[in-house]
Parts: sequence; C-alpha cells; structure tokens
Amino acid sequence: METQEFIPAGKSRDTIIETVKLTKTFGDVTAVDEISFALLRGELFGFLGPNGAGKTTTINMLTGLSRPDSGKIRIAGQECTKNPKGIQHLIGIVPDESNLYPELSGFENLCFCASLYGLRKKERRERAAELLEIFGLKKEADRKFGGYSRGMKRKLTIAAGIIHRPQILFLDEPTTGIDVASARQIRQLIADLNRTGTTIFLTTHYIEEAERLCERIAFIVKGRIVRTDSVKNLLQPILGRQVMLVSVSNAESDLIRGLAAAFPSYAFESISPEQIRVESPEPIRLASLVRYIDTRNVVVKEARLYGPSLEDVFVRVTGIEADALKKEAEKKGATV
Ligand SMILES: Nc1ncnc2c1ncn2[C@@H]1O[C@H](COP(=O)(O)OP(=O)(O)OP(=O)(O)O)[C@@H](O)[C@H]1O
Repeated sequence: METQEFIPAGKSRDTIIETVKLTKTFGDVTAVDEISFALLRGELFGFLGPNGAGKTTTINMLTGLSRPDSGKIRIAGQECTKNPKGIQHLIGIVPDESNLYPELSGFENLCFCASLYGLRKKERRERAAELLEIFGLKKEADRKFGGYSRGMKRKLTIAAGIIHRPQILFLDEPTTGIDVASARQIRQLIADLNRTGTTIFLTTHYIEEAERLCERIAFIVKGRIVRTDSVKNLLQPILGRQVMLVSVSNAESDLIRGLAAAFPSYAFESISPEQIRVESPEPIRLASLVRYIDTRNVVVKEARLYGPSLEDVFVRVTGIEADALKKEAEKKGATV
C-alpha cells in the first residue's frame, strides 16, 4: 500500500493523519513539495524547519484553511483533501498569530469560541472557566484580550484551540516571540495535553524544544521533508561521540581528504562550502586541527562543539546551521 513506507516501523497502524505527496505552490514558489508523512494517534510530532520552509502552508492545508494543488490528506480515516468540513470538530488550531478578539475579555473570547463549536451556554462557561484556571489566566479572565501580554495572549489562543476537546491539535510555533517563563509554561501544557491523549502536530524553529517535547520529528527545508524519524533514532548514531562544526573560508574536498589522512581517528564531512563536521569517539584536539587547516592556507572562522544533540543531526541532515534557525526565531522577537 502506498502509505506504508512513511508510517513508522514497528508501531501499531492506528494512523490519525496521513498525507501523500502534498503540494502547494504560490506563483513560482513551491511552498510545499510532494510531502508524505503519517502521525499515529497520541503522537507529539514536530515539524522543524527554518523561515519559509513550508510549515504554516502545511498546517493550513491539513486544517482546511487552504487547498492543496495536488496530493491527499486523510484525517481520522476520512479523506478530507477536498472536504475539510467533516473533520473540523476533531481538530484544534493554534495559529502563529492570534485570531481572538482584542475588545473581548479572555472569558468572553473563550465562550465565543465554544459557541462556534455548538457548546451550550452552561457548558461554555464551565469550559471557559476550567481552561482559564488550567492556563493560569483566572485573574485575567475579565480583562480585554487586547491588553494581555504576548505570553498571556498565546496561552489564551491555545486555550481557545482546545475549547471543544479536539483529538488533534495543530500548534504553529507556539513559543515563538514570547517570554521565557511563558514559553516554559506552554511547553509544559503541551506535554500535559499530549499525556492526556491529544495528538499534537507542532511546528517550531527551536531544535531544543523539538528534542524535549517530540516523539518524532520531520525536518522540512524548502518545502521538502528531508528526514522523518524518532528523536531516539536521530540521536542514536552520535550518542557517546563528540561532534564539532568548524567554519572555514573554504571546505573543499582536497582539505577534507588531507584532514582525514592527518587525523585518522576522526570522521570528516563537508556539510556546506564553508563548514566541516568532525566526529570523534574521543575528545577532539582543536588546536591540532586549527594548525593543520592553517598549513593549507584556509582560515578557521569558528569551531563549535555540539555534543550528542539534535542540533548536530539537524545541521548534518539539512546543511543549515542551527544558529541560523535561532537567529530567525529571534528576529521574530523570540526568547527561548
Ligand atoms: N499566501 C502566500 N502567497 C505567496 N507566497 C506564500 C504565501 N504563503 C506562503 N508563501 C511562501 O511559501 C513559502 C513557505 O511559507 P510558509 O509560511 O509555509 O513557511 P514557514 O515554514 O511557515 O515559515 P515561517 O517560519 O517564517 O512561518 C515561503 O516562500 C512563503 O513566502
């Protein structure tokens, strides 16, 4: 069957989201390019990629906000590529920009969202009060949403997204642009929601966040998924090893061959025209490396030890520096 290849091996086949060759273009830009993946019920799945990678476009197609040009989407067993209405009650959406009303209070906003899902008046009020309590916003219940801090706004937007107890929650960069304490609380809330059975599709710029929260991760770059695997499998090959990323003026193959001959116990890989990845089972002797590279008339600009972390895997798989991702998140006003 066509979908089998992208369902994680060894798991039960209770798949809640499946996409097959999903594609979306805007003029000349292919925002999402034939992506196929599957989420199992109860999973916390991370979609990790830099600015413009296609994360929001993917969420918009999965949630029915935008139509794919081609490909298929199946959610909870329903083919919903062309008819997303049938699954709306099953899903919750937390967009990167809040969609709540600034002139309404937190409580009123939640009651209004609940009414859209057909909850009765008493139930709406009870659910709104319950969520304000869970999200630590009880004291702010009667304040206008427009006056909330960014962190409080994000929390209320998440509360609104789960007002109808959806089976699946789509979170688009939930911790970007907010203060450290709120980001920590939100990560805890996401983990709690997942523990109580909600399937979560999370997009993020933050590698550490994905590593901490997610069971499986897909790396998306320029509209294409370059790798999907469990965090455990992604980290396995480098556990117990030292990894260093050396930025140089020129990482040509001749230099890589020379390094491999001079330091036979290290593994060298050119991951971009100016970056060399060094992996070793023992501590890396940086001074010797720099001396050798200098003899080849190549300038060492920076050397950074990664340890066994998902950052290294990301850099290796995508060729994008982990720092570049962080800088993009910071440009959006984020703090981790
Ligand atoms: N409505 C649109 N019209 C034209 N181009 C678009 C539109 N929406 C997205 N794009 C383009 O599609 C590509 C993917 O954008 P998308 O917003 O999905 O990326 P992203 O990974 O969510 O980025 P970010 O992290 O900045 O939110 C980008 O090149 C973007 O400029």
